[in-house]
Amino acid sequence: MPSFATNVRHALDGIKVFLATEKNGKIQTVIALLVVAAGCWFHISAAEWCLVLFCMGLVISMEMVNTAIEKLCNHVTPIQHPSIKTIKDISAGAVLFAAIIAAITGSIIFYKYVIALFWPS
Ligand SMILES: Nc1ncnc2c1ncn2[C@@H]1O[C@H](COP(=O)(O)OP(=O)(O)OP(=O)(O)O)[C@@H](O)[C@H]1O
Repeated sequence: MPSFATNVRHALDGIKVFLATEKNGKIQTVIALLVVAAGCWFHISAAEWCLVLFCMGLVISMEMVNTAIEKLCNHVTPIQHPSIKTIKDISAGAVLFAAIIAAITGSIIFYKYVIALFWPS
């Protein structure tokens, strides 16, 4: 049975491959870093950090699972098939759903900081 350290190494390999090879992974990582920079700049509260970090983790994790499902589908069959279409579409839909929730959450959190920056009372 592989040790815990071995399992962690394999998981880190997965993260490395995802970040090195997936365009969407790179884009989402850049967005996540910009959001972290904005959070530091605006000194958002601890509760707001929790929500921001949760949403970032949710979107990137969903993208990683979506990538894994796409690769599995492509490995199983290169042929066009309605079932593969349904699987890939639902998987992509999960990423979109998480991204919309993250965008709404981010807007609610950062709205008041941006307003205060441009129109200080
Ligand atoms: N083998 C297939 N059979 C039927 N439909 C497919 C198949 N492969 C892809 N599709 C359709 O094409 C869409 C795009 O699939 P694709 O594998 O290119 O993923 P993608 O969304 O372009 O992601 P990425 O750009 O990360 O590869 C799927 O959501 C699905 O609707």
